[in-house]
Parts: sequence; C-alpha cells; structure tokens
Amino acid sequence: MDSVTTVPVPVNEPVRDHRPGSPEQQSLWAVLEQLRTAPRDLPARIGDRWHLGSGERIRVTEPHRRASVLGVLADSTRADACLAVRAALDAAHDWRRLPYDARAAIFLRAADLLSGPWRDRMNAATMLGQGKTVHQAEIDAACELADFWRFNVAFGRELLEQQPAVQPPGAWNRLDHRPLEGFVYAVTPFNFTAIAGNLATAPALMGNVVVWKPAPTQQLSAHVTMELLEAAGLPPGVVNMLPGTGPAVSDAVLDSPHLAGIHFTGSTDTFRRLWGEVGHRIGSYRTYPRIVGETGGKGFVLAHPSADLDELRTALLRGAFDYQGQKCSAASRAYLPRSIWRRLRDDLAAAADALPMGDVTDHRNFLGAVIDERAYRRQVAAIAEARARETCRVIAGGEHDDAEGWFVRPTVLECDDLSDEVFEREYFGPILAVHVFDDDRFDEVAQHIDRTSDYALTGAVFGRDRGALESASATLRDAAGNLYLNDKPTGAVVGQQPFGGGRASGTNDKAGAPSNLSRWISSRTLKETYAPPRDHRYAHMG
Ligand SMILES: NC(=O)c1ccc[n+]([C@@H]2O[C@H](COP(=O)([O-])OP(=O)(O)OC[C@H]3O[C@@H](n4cnc5c(N)ncnc54)[C@H](O)[C@@H]3O)[C@@H](O)[C@H]2O)c1
Ligand SMILES: N[C@@H](CCC=O)C(=O)O
Repeated sequence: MDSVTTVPVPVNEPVRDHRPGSPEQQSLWAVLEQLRTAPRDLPARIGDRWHLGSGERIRVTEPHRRASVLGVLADSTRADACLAVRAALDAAHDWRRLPYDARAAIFLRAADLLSGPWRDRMNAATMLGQGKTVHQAEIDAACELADFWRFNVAFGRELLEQQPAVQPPGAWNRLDHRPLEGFVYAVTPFNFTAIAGNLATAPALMGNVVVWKPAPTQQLSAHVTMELLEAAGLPPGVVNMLPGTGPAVSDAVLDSPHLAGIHFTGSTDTFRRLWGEVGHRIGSYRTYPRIVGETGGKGFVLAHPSADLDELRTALLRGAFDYQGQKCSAASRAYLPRSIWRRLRDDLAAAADALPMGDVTDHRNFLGAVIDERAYRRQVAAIAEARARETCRVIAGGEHDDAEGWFVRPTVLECDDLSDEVFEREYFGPILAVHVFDDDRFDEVAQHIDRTSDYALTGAVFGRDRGALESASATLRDAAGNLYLNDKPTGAVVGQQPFGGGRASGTNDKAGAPSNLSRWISSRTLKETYAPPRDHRYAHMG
C-alpha cells in the first residue's frame, strides 16, 4: 500500500483488580485449574515446526509447590540452534520486505488478543510458572506486554518518519531505515513475561528475524507467548524459540557470521559473558552486532527527615517484597534518618512479618516463593552471613522453608557498616538492607550511595523538603537510570517511565522506547540529485 497512514495512538492497558468474587477472578481461576492438571510438553519452535529435541529434559514446576510439574522442555542443543538460525535466515527475505504497517498489524492484533481472550491463559501461566500473585501477573503478563506491543508500533513509526532536516534546491535527501542484516539473538530472564515477549518482538517489528532463548523457569508463559504470536499471524521463522539453559545455543548462535544483534535482559554476569564471547569472535561477523542488555540492580531508597512515614513504609514494603523482591528494580537497600527510623522501625518490622506468603493461587497472599533452588540457596546464605556479622541485625523475617516450595520470609536487615556487602550485592530476593544515619548527614549519604554499588538501575528519594529532593536528585544523577521521587522504585509503565539503567545495570537503551527500537535498524542515506554538474572544474580555478 502506498498511502501514508497513521498508526493508532497507544493507551496503557487498564489493570484489572481481580477482587474476590469478581467475574475476572472466576474466569482466571478456571484456567489456573486447567494448567495445573494438565502438564504439557514445552517444545522449541523452529520455523513452522514444534520440536521437542533430544536434549536433557528439564521440568517446569510451581515455585510455591515444588512437586507440581507444569511441563517438560528439552534443553536445546547446538544442532537445534543451527536449525533455528537457518529458519530465521530463510524467513528474513519475505519479512523484511513486508510493509511496516503489515508487521505492525500483527503486533497490534497480538496485543488485542492478549488483553482479551488470551489474558487468562497468559496470567495463569505466569502465576503458576513464575510464582506471581494475580496482581503481579496482571501488571506484567497482561498489561505490560500489551503495552509494549502497542507503544512499540507508535515508536517504530516515529523512527521511520525521521528524515533529513534539510532539502536544498536540486536534490532530495532521504533515509531508508533498514532492518539489520542477519538475525537478532534474544536472551530473556525468568521474572517478567512482558520483558521476554518484548525482547523477542521489538527487533521483529522493525523487520528483523529472531532466535529467542527464554529462561527455563519462564518456559510455560514463553510457550503461551509463542502460540499467541502465531495466532496473531506472525509468519513461521520470524521468531524461533529455543527452550533451555543457553550455553549450547550460544555456542552455535554466536558462531554464526550472521549474528546482527543481541537483545538481552538478565544478570550482569551472563551479559558480560555473552559480550566477551562476541568480542572474541568480532572479526568473524558480517556486521558489528548491536548489543543491548538490561542487567542487574541494587535499587535504593533514600529518605529525608521530612519524609511522610506512611508513604515511606508502603513504598519499602511494596518496593522490596512485591514478587518476592525478584525485580531488578526492587528496593533492596534503604538509607533512613535516625528520627524517621525511631518511629518507623517497629511498624515496618511488624508489617513485614505480617505479610501473608504462600501459594499464589490463594488470593489472600501478598507474596509467593522465590523462583528455584538456586535463588532459595542464595537468600538463605545471604541471611546467614548477615546474621553472623556483629554489625547486622535481622529485624524482620529471616526464616525460610523449602518443604513445599522455595519460601523465604520477607527479611529486613539493619546494618551499621555503610560498606557492608548487603548494600552492594544483588540477592534478587525478599531481603531489604537498612542503614540508619544521623539526620544531618543526608547529603553525605547521598554521595555515598552514588559511590557504593556497581549498579545504577533504580532509586527513590522520599521527602517533603523540595530542596532536599533537588539536591539528592542532582547528586544521584548517574546512580539510577530510573529515579523516583516520593514513589517506590518498581513498577515502571511503558510509555510513562522508559526503563533501564547504566553502569553495571546495562546499556540503558530503555525498553519500550524509541531509543531501543533505533538499535534494530540500520539506516541508509539516499541523496538524489536532479541536475548533476557536468564539468569537474571549480569556480576558484578561474
Ligand atoms: N535491568 C532490567 O531491565 C532487568 C529486568 C529483569 C531482570 N533483570 C536482571 O535479571 C537477573 C535475573 O534474571 P535471571 O535469573 O533469568 O538472569 P540470568 O542471567 O541467570 O539468565 C538470563 C537468561 O540468560 C540465559 N543464559 C545464561 N547463560 C547463558 C548462556 N551462556 N547463553 C545463553 N543464555 C544464557 C538464562 O537461561 C536466561 O534465559 C537479575 O540480575 C535481574 O536484575 C534485569
Ligand atoms: N520494569 C520493572 C522491572 C523489571 C525488572 O525486573 C519495574 O519497573 O519494576
């Protein structure tokens, strides 16, 4: 179609509140039961084939009910990965020639299917497989993923419309925003269904083909995402999904001369490893691979003596313990003035100890279990090590129990030493470390936060004193890619708070923003001259 169209103006998907007894709660609960009673194979998707390979079998279980098996995947092998790369490259020719509107329509349809008939399935898969309560699943798997698909379409169109500012007489300058040559490798984390879906599809919207390696613990909702994309009309081979642990897939994928980009979210260590492997092979690629990665965090909350106590306590509880603290954005360290701490300590500890924890399908629970045994052991070790230090006290939680599921109680540690590892290391679980400072040291503590951790993802400053907010915001300018004033550091919304951080937290290309999509195009400049010169001599030559 030659017409210049407009794309729909995106609007954030409304969050349903799933009150007990509501129709939305009843329809979701029916789907939860179905998924629980029927464990399934979770095969790879390579071109137009669902393929359960020969790799080692990995069970996907409910974190809060370890014995409940939701499905089984086969760890993808090097051979599977070679097939997926081939399938992607075979699909590239037709996909990159499809007009933008035709590609966009597929993702807009996917968003509508997700917010309508597929909503319950996606929410249920995310609740059971990743251990999210209904609210945490709803804001992620339904709303954020639909938002990514709708907003990206508008952002992608904005990018394609970017054209040279100057058109002198006698010539026409144009930009042709091409997809990358080759394929993009999307490697995605367990904790957000939306992030996984976005990493695999944002490059595809811009005309690229993709090999997608989800985290094994996210495979149930990744499987539903793949089925949904196909129901929306995504042609075979545009996104090829390889379940499993990753190293064998990376061996093949990073060896391909056609690797054009990596779209990663996960831990800093994994990202650095992948970047290093690309670096070693850099001479073997046809083009320099674009490397985009959003990685770990150590979200801070800094309070000024003027902060409101109830607002601060709520932000700490939600920021630190929503989804068991398994958000890269989680509030995992708090710096609180002594005058506030005197009034907050007991309430915060009591409220944390009272948070109901258990099976996420019991709607009364605030939180569930951590994702797997590795995460459980990491929390248990961190708590034990903190207990052993004289300068740290466990003031809430600290208990854990893996009999039924990987349960760790919301834990608040009060630690005196500003350089304690609890203020630096990412545990990625329900542990909040608190440092209490003398009220007149607010500015000094802000400077300390800026120097403390390698990460720079999220942070929050609480206070009613405008001057204090401004000075902390200035001091902490590079300490967080997302800084919140009088709000918790989690829960960024697509189109409202573009998300990502710097330093060890990533390349800060801001998921769900035009800057991210710009990484998946490679622009060609066209200059057409209507009446080119016919004599090579310049005027100054006389
Ligand atoms: N900054 C952000 O936007 C953001 C968002 C979500 C999660 N995270 C971070 O992600 C981490 C938690 O997620 P995770 O536990 O899934 O991270 P992870 O690094 O363990 O795994 C991420 C992905 O990498 C895969 N992987 C590991 N080694 C690989 C290899 N050699 N080749 C290919 N794939 C490989 C995993 O299977 C998974 O799919 C935390 O550090 C968290 O802060 C960051
Ligand atoms: N974008 C999410 C965090 C994603 C990381 O896990 C938030 O803002 O809470």
